[in-house]
Amino acid sequence: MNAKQIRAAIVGSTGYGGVELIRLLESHPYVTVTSVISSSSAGAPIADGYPHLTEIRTDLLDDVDVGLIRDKADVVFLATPHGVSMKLASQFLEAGLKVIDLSGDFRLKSGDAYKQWYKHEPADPALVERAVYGLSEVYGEQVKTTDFVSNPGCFTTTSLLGLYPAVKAGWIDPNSIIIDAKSGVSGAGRGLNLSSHYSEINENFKAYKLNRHQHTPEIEQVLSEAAGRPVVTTFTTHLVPMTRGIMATMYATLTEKRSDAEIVELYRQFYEGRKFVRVRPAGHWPATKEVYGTNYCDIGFSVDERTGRLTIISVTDNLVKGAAGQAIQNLNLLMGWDETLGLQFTPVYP
Ligand SMILES: NC(=O)C1=CN([C@@H]2O[C@H](COP(=O)(O)OP(=O)(O)OC[C@H]3O[C@@H](n4cnc5c(N)ncnc54)[C@H](OP(=O)(O)O)[C@@H]3O)[C@@H](O)[C@H]2O)C=CC1
Ligand SMILES: CC(=O)N[C@@H](CCC(=O)OP(=O)(O)O)C(=O)O
Repeated sequence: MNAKQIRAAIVGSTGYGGVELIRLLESHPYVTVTSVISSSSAGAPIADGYPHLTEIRTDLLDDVDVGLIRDKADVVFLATPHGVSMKLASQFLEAGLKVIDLSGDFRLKSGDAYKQWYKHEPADPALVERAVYGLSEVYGEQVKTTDFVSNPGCFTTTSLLGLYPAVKAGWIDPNSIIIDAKSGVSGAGRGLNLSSHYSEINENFKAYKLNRHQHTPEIEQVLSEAAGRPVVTTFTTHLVPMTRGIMATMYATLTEKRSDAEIVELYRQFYEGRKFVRVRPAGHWPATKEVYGTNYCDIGFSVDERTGRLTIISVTDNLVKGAAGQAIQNLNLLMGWDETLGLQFTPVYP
């Protein structure tokens, strides 16, 4: 066993985020998944619910038993719904494990904002304060120093990576930003509900949660930090009849006249050395299939000289850079490893 080898447990391993963690960690050189956990199917083989894992994972699902998991793992991923993660994180931290939470429970620093947008009592403020917000390309240095990461939302990651450099540089008016985002249906998780039912989504395209999406305050929190003043945005989400992928099409007013080439250069400099953000050349706009199954976020631009507005197109795979992939990238950072370990895939195409 390599000295760097660590053991990982996944709570919520029967969900889409959890099963994506399993897929990605299978090829991580330093991580072994030693416990896959379920609150509803403990004792059953995980391959019963996910036959694609036949002969890849023959182990049985463990119960959510902190004492057991403490003995089996060094790090725990919480791929659990909001409201659940806040109850589990403190127990695992107290047991001495590193915790990476994929839910929204620790992302918002304001408890009032959490209550307003999630319609749920917020987590313990001391724990919220302790959690480092894991937008890897922006807060990677803080992630390196923590044992508790709050992984960003999928729409949030896609939108912020596309907006952050221009807001930070003061090249766009942050209060003029409009984000028009579209997600594949796996973004809603594996649970059954009417809006992700095949007949409701196939050959259909619909907007949802207008002006009340829970990622709005998360986006505004980071953009306010980048701008150095309070920022509000218009953020609209849509469901697209595809399985994976998010595209955020974003519009903002330029504070000064800029060319496509200048914008590309600003972003290339900001993301220099960060392999998972691919800044496209002027006139080239990314599509979701070009990042499918990978941890890439691809970004393209168009300056409209007529209106003085900048259009930014940002795409990710919601289950990878939007969830499990970024969670592993954050594990790599907090362990002091190369952030790309276990995540170097070529997109599945076509
Ligand atoms: N899907 C996506 O693209 C993204 C999801 N996220 C976030 O990641 C988290 C997981 O999402 P996703 O995998 O899509 O959701 P799923 O609904 O697919 O899976 C969630 C899993 O949580 C487990 N769970 C539910 N209640 C409990 C409980 N009380 N204790 C322990 N486990 C519980 C369930 O497994 P079991 O019944 O077996 O315990 C379930 O399989 C959520 O917080 C989500 O918001 C974040 C970014 C993107
Ligand atoms: C398609 C779809 O339904 N997507 C989810 C986002 C999933 C996610 O990242 O949500 P959390 O902030 O709860 O982690 C939504 O719009 O609510």
